[in-house]
Amino acid sequence: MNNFIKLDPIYKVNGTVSLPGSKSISNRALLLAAQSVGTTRLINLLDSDDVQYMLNALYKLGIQYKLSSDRKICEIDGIGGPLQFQNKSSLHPQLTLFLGNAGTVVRPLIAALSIVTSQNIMLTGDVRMQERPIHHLIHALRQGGSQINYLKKEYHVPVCLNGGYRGGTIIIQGNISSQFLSSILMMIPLAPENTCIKVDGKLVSKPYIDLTLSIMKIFGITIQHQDYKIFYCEGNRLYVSPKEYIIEGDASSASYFLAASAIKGGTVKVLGIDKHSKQGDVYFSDILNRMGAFVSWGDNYIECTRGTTLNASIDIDVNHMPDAAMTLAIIALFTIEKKIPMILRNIYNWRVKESDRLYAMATELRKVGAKVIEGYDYLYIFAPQKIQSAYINTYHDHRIAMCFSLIALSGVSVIIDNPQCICKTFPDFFNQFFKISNTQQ
Ligand SMILES: O=C(O)C1=C[C@@H](OP(=O)(O)O)[C@@H](O)[C@H](O)C1
Ligand SMILES: C=C(OP(=O)(O)O)C(=O)O
Repeated sequence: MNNFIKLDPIYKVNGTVSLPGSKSISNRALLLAAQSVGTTRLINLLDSDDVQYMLNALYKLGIQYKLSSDRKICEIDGIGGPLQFQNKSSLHPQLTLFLGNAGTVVRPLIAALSIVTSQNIMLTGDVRMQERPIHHLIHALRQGGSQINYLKKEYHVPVCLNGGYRGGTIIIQGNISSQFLSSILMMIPLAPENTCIKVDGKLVSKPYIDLTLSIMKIFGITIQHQDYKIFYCEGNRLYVSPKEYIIEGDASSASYFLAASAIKGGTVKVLGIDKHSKQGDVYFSDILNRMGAFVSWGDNYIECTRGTTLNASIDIDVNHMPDAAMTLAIIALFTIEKKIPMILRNIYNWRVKESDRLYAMATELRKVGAKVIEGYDYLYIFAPQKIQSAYINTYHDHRIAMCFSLIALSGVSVIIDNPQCICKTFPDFFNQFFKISNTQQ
């Protein structure tokens, strides 16, 4: 059976999209609510694979929650302390947590389950997750006393967790994934002793650290830091439920719709994020503005309309928005300036996400006619005179499927392989995309 979706040429876009809840916020909020004192009602929870992995894991760890029939409201009873699993035998892992390819579940749960001893939990993921890095996280946790063993391949999941984290001064590398630091930050208030984290080297994807700190604050814990280099937190504290918490729309998911209007004309409004959003990817719309699109903000929405021209030949460091930056790579194809490339810099960590995104994006962009130079941590993208129809391989990567759907705005059709991969973060993506698309000439 064929497993692809064909998108016909789209001649106009127009309309309003209600964004699904943010993946990054949903998984952080679930984890903190589960460990809080009190019950939390989470509103606008994302219903997608990555969040389901967190929910399944919490269930297996004995956390009680109720989901509404549309799965967007979750009432979760906190246990008022660190997650734990009561083990009967220390000989074999008693609990196995399979967490797919969800970075925002695997990394935070490794840290969260590193406090309480004698647990013997095996934590693992799918084939790709078994290739994605975790060693900086494990190395830092071990400095604080965690007992963690690699079960298959050094530096990767599966791992066996036996608790043991106490606190102290720990050093963590920041240059591969901010999720390592976020995971430790969320865990340390519940550790028995105080922790001082020193970040070694450059810290990537910084806005996600701000996101972590702001959600921790909503659950009652404030952490001080010195310019993201040193973080200090007292141990033996408690998260306190805010009772109710409304999860913002997903700013990375918004990028596909805002880009569609910047490319094609018509006006698209995304509901669920605005200027006050906590997610770094909201600044994607500032870049659209810089390229010539008209962007306006209001209470709980961003709206975008194409300007007279779209000049996407920009040279930009996008380390602070690794996910939305993939959408920029597609916008590059639609620039009026064909001789000057779009240059996306400082994106080495694209290589260690759902796919090797530097390789995958370069390969698929070439299929539609672009000339692409793939560097170690950058891409040069020269727009083709005319975009070509192509069969796009998606490498099990939801963002490749979603951003290459925008090719249909060029007046040619596009075929997207394995379209179900969007379920990682946005199962309703194609329906929402068709809703704003007009295929009548
Ligand atoms: O903390 C988070 O919620 C995320 C951080 C980013 O990863 P890196 O920090 O690995 O770049 C981002 O790409 C991912 O989708 C979500
Ligand atoms: C990098 C991503 O996911 P993960 O949370 O698995 O790292 C992503 O959603 O683009």
